[in-house]
Amino acid sequence: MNAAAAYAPLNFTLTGRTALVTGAARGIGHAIAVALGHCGARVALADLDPQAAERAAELLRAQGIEAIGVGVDVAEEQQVQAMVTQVERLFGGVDILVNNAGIVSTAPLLELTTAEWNRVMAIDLNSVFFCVKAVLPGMMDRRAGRIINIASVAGKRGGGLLGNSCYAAAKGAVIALTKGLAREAGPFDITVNAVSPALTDTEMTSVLAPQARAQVLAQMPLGRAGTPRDIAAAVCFLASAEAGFVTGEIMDVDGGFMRD
Ligand SMILES: NC(=O)C1=CN([C@@H]2O[C@H](COP(=O)(O)OP(=O)(O)OC[C@H]3O[C@@H](n4cnc5c(N)ncnc54)[C@H](O)[C@@H]3O)[C@@H](O)[C@H]2O)C=CC1
Ligand SMILES: CC(C)c1ccc(C(=O)O)c(O)c1O
Repeated sequence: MNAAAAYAPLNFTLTGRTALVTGAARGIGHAIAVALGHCGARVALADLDPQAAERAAELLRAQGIEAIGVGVDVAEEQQVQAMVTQVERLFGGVDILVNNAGIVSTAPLLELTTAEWNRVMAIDLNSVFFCVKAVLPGMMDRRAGRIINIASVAGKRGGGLLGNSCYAAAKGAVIALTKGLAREAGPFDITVNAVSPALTDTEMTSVLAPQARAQVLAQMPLGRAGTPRDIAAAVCFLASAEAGFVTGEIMDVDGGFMRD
């Protein structure tokens, strides 16, 4: 490395980049969209309810961020393709894809219907396949891109603590997919990583019984739940040019939950 490069300040800005965040109307996805926007990216906020997505985008525009809302059911491949086409038309090619949309299931396996199993797999896992399939060709043509999947400690541990083996199976598969895709996309200078949160305060976890919440918190050395902003900060790092040598990584952002 020459002296100029060695002393150049680190640059985490995303100016000129287009980011697509799924499940961005609220919670972790919304915080990620805001944070990427504050780093300079144009942001497409995708969510199931088009009006909620548009309201969320309006909140970003009020902060001076270039943003659009897009309605999509990420479990539907054709809708995902249409979403990417719309984003590309308005904002140009997707440089940063954040696969965040997800649902949780807490039913013990024997109480789970096949329909619920299929719905969790469709939204938490198939969606990642559909979104990647829609953006990857453009990233490969441009020989650049960042794909960041939101996994879960449940996908690493196998769930169980909260009786959610189905959710854990979907997130475990997202982790494996992240590693496999990193190998496939690496030769095109595209990185593929995951952020793996533990208990984070959002609508998803607001339904947790106080006892279950306390049980999880007791295993977190930092002794508090995560905030959506905690997760967004890790995503911004992985989306930046400075993370160009990080791929196939499953980054725990979990208050120490996964420490041995
Ligand atoms: N909150 C937590 O403690 C943790 C969350 N996660 C993961 O983080 C991600 C975000 O979770 P939260 O913000 O907590 O959830 P949330 O329930 O607060 O927000 C999820 C968003 O995804 C959207 N969404 C759901 N199904 C969709 C579909 N079919 N198509 C498009 N959008 C859809 C919802 O409308 C909502 O806006 C999820 O993948 C979740 O599994 C992982 C570990 C911990
Ligand atoms: C992230 C959520 C609240 C969480 C935390 C811990 C486990 C587990 O260890 O079983 C889960 O399954 C979770 O969904």
